[in-house]
Amino acid sequence: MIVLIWQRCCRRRRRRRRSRRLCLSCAILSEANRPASMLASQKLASRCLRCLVRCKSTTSIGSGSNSSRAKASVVAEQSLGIIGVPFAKGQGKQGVELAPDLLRQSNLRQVLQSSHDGLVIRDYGNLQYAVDETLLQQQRVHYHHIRNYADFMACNRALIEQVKLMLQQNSQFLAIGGDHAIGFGSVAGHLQHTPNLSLVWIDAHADINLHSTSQSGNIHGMPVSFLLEQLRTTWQHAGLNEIAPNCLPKDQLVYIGLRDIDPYEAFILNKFGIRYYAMDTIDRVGVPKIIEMTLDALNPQNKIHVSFDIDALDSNVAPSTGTAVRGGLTLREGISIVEALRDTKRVQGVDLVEINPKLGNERDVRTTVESGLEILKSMFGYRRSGHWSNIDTGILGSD
Ligand SMILES: NC(=[NH2+])NCCC[C@H](N)C(=O)O
Repeated sequence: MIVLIWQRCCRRRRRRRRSRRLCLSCAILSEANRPASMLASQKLASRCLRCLVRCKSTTSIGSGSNSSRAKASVVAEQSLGIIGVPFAKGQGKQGVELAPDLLRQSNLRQVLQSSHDGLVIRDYGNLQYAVDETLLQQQRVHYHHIRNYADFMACNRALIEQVKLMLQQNSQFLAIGGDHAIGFGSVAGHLQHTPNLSLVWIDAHADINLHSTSQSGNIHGMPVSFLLEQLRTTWQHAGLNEIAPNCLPKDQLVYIGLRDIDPYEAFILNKFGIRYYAMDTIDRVGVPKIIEMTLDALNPQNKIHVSFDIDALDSNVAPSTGTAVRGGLTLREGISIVEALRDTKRVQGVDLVEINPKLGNERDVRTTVESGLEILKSMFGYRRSGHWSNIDTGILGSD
């Protein structure tokens, strides 16, 4: 008995000692306030017991290197960059720009961290952008009939660069909208970093309108049309080849949850044979089959981008959103879908968009935010079936 206690004690002490050694990401991200000299002398472990990740690169940050150089050279295996994109000009309702900060205040970071204790999280704050004269000119001459084209382009141009940066520094990224217009920049930036990409667009809407087909003039109903090669010519004055040279192949796009498709969108989807699982198909075959068909359609070598519009969920679990449509996915169905995608271990980029805290009452807002957090939690590691890591497995004694 005494020997057993002594052994357990030693094990704990050893663990505590080791946990003081940090991987480069933890040293930089969690101890950001330390003076650079201390950072440089930080003893680095090849396996960090704080975040339980093995660094792909354990480049030394000694020899007087500054921390920003060290930062750029490291990608922890399970690290997540988060960017808030408070863009609301893709549609007409104020409030969707408040979602990134509201999710942060609702403990986004803690929720993600507690669902996956190996995850190293870095929050890059909220995206800023500036509109320039060229974009205003494009808007005046070619796209005056759709709303806020110049802002849309300026924001997405900045987002493309931000996504590329986050993927240089992290293994995954999360973009929090804002409205779904940001789906263009998020996926386009992802495609520039990882040209072999598959996209799963989970939404009540197809968001594949062209400027010539949109009935609302709202650009949050158009982002997908900027991404597909076959539709590029319809945006010939937008300079897409310069800002977003890589396109998404139409067979690597799958929609889930659609139930409000405009006539021209239905025409486009069918003309190009784009796979979409609308709610009627989901009702008919069930979520497990939808997941199976989705995974079968995606190239298994590709990384995956999941663009999740909160309005994919039924309005009883996500009431605070600008274009709610009844009869959507239950929260359980939404969770099952993102769990299955996560289990591929290929998800590299995620968007969560269209939460609008100015719509509905306090309870509606809370319900919507909580649903969003549940989706993200499962997306980034939480298992309903339970799991263990970073615990004292000697607790039951050795046999
Ligand atoms: N991401 C969204 N909530 N999109 C809604 C789009 C609605 C409609 N199809 C439109 O183009 O205006």
